Amino acid sequence: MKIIDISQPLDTNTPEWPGDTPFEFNINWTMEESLSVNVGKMVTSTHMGTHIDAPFHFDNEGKRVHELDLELYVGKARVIEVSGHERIGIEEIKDYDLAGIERLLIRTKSWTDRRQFPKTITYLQPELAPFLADKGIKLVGVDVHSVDPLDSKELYAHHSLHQHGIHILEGIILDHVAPGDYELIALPLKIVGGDGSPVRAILRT
Ligand SMILES: Nc1ccccc1C(=O)C[C@H](N)C(=O)O
Ligand SMILES: [Zn+2]
Ligand SMILES: [Zn+2]
Repeated sequence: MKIIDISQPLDTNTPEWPGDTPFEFNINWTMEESLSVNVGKMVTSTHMGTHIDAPFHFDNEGKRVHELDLELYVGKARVIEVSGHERIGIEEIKDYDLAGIERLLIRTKSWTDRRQFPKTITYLQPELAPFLADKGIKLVGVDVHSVDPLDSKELYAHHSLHQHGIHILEGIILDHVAPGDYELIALPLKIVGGDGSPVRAILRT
């Protein structure tokens, strides 16, 4: 069994969503000061790096992080590559075998310079949600900051996925992962009332 880390490192270079809180970490209480331990402090947006969206992120009535079903984030997942497209709809995905899987991770390869927030990304079309739900998919993960276009205010894909019972994992790194089947573990922190949470996402072979 091998563990493949598919998480972004969190440091001051991790690009935040434009206008959102940047990631900060420092040793706030040093060994010299406390005389026993180093104690860090971090400040972050909940949508930093590799993270999950709780439905409350885009729907005031939606579930918050502490209410999410953890089964979503642990279990068999299929990695597919769907690259070179401006957006992914049914046309782009219909030829993949998606039968019997609950978690689908899509490698779009559309975010290449990891030091910068991208200008554009490959996004999902809302029509994908009923199509994927029909196959039994409950979680979709993408290697970009959003399932919608970066300038979208309507967030059609977020809403459509939510309406079809599909949860969202964003900002995974799949460059080094061969398409295929794995076990995914990407658990959110138990942030009470949270709208999202960073996760340590891994795949096991
Ligand atoms: N942090 C933000 C600040 C302002 C506006 C959007 C975001 C987002 O995070 C949207 C993105 N689709 C996300 O879920 O991560
Ligand atoms: Zn998010
Ligand atoms: Zn999102």
